[in-house]
Amino acid sequence: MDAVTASAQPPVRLAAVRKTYGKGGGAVTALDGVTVDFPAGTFTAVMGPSGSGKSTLLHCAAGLDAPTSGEVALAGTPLTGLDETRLTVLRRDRVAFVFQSFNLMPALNVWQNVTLPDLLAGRRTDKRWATEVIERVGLRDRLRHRPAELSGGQQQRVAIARALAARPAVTFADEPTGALDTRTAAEVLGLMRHLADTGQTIVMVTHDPVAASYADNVLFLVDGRIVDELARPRAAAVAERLARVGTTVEGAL
Ligand SMILES: Nc1ncnc2c1ncn2[C@@H]1O[C@H](COP(=O)(O)OP(=O)(O)OP(=O)(O)O)[C@@H](O)[C@H]1O
Repeated sequence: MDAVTASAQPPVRLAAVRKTYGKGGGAVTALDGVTVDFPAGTFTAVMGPSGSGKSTLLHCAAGLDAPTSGEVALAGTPLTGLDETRLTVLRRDRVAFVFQSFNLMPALNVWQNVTLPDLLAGRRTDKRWATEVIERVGLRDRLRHRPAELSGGQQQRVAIARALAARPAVTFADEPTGALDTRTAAEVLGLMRHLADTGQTIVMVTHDPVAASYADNVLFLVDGRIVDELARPRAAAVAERLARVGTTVEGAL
């Protein structure tokens, strides 16, 4: 596919994606036919009750997990049938992921963890931008610390800085602000909002209506299906819609 055709495609497209874990009577359907595009320069929040398939959606969309059926395409390239090497290169060049479990390298300090994706991809680090991102997540005085010397919230911030410093086309973030205090969470969400405004695509799972209010659009997932959407969300409207789709904000926490 040539560059013009590829750029006309959304950065992420899911078509009729189903994901089933296990077989027979014990099988669990985590995603039940999800079709959605995540266009360039948009920030989407994914919400829903515990077990509704939010993390599975992110993992399938990022090519970290293969759907049982249906299709995922990144920048117009269908992931089905790609060999592991091409899939790894596509993910490395286009996608960043903020996991709930941080996935930091224990032997590396903050600066080394944040710039590791550039090293792995053979890219030159934009040191000014990496420094700004680290500063905005409040870790400027922790550059030489290793993960074991940081609190859980600080480790989460390193994982966020690592994802954002590489300026990937798409960032997937699973509860990125769950372990953060209100002020740092607002800083991180503001940074993600800024990145979407400059053309990046952000997809974030959250239980927090305030966090979701930074997004352009909220998708509500129940039992593996998108049951509702809310554009230009305000926190109160998100909370009200969450309650309507079969959960309460408290119940989702
Ligand atoms: N590896 C797995 N093996 C078996 N079942 C799984 C696996 N991963 C997820 N599931 C099941 O798939 C369903 C969706 O899980 P998922 O983690 O996507 O939900 P979630 O909405 O992200 O939940 P939470 O908000 O609690 O993190 C759940 O019923 C879960 O038990």
